Amino acid sequence: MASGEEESSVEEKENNNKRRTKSAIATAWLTFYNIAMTAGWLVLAVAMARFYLQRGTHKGLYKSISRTLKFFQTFALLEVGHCAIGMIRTSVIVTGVQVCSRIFMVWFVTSSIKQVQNEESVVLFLGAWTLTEIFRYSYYTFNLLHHLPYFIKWARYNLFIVLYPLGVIGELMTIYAALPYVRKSAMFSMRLPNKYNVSFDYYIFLILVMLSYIPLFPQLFLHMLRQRRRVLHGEVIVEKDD
Ligand SMILES: CCCCCCCCCCCCC/C=C/C(=O)SCCNC(=O)CCNC(=O)[C@H](O)C(C)(C)COP(=O)(O)OP(=O)(O)OC[C@H]1O[C@@H](n2cnc3c(N)ncnc32)[C@H](O)[C@@H]1OP(=O)(O)O
Repeated sequence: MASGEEESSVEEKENNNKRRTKSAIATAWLTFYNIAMTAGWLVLAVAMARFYLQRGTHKGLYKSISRTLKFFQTFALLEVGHCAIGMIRTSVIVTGVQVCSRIFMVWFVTSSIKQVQNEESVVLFLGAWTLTEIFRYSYYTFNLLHHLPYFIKWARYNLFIVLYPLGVIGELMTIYAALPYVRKSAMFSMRLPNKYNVSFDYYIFLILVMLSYIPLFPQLFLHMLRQRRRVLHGEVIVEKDD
């Protein structure tokens, strides 16, 4: 074989080895990440169930689990990075909107406005999130380990049909319940005149966030329906690049 061909085949072998190493590292990281996230959301589920069984009320439940919830929901920001670097083949925008909406709810609504923490709507979205994430992350884990129980796949791509709307209702009701407190306290807001010559009204911002669910939520839900058809019915879905 000519030396030029030898060199190109050696280079090709080296590139293949690099790709295999990168893929092995990505698989190892994602397996660890998904196991950790499955465990985290299971811990949250058990903590919420125990709280309710011991106290017989949801009052104080959010406060009892907020630190764990903040940690694991904020850790999910990594998933935007997974998509952005190509480790995960899915929409960066859809993942970004999903994760940002959750982190916004946790940090800038429920944890920042103590008066809404005991609303039933908080239990509604927490329950929807927790059930969803337990099946989602365990689906990814078993998928990576190539031992995927059908029940996990079924749950991953069917429960969202009910849990997504329930979670959104819970989130919107919680934001709505927060509005009077935000208006009265003018929290996170800046009124003119000020040295920055900028005004910001968090009350109006929250109303805009609620309105943004109208165009954004259907996009996420339709994305999941496309994923469902692809995974459960083998449909070939061509996702537009973003
Ligand atoms: C500044 C203020 C901002 C406010 C913004 C407001 C916006 C409001 C609008 C939005 C409102 C949303 C509110 C949310 C409510 C809830 O969540 S309620 C609970 C129910 N929720 C759900 O069911 C959604 C849960 N979330 C998800 O499913 C994801 O986050 C998703 C991005 C929405 C969809 O996931 P996606 O990855 O796109 O689809 P999949 O089919 O699961 O995966 C595609 C492929 O990618 C692989 N993959 C993905 N992640 C991983 C991973 N961690 N590890 C390994 N592999 C992964 C997956 O295996 C698939 O691979 P292939 O099968 O080979 O294609």
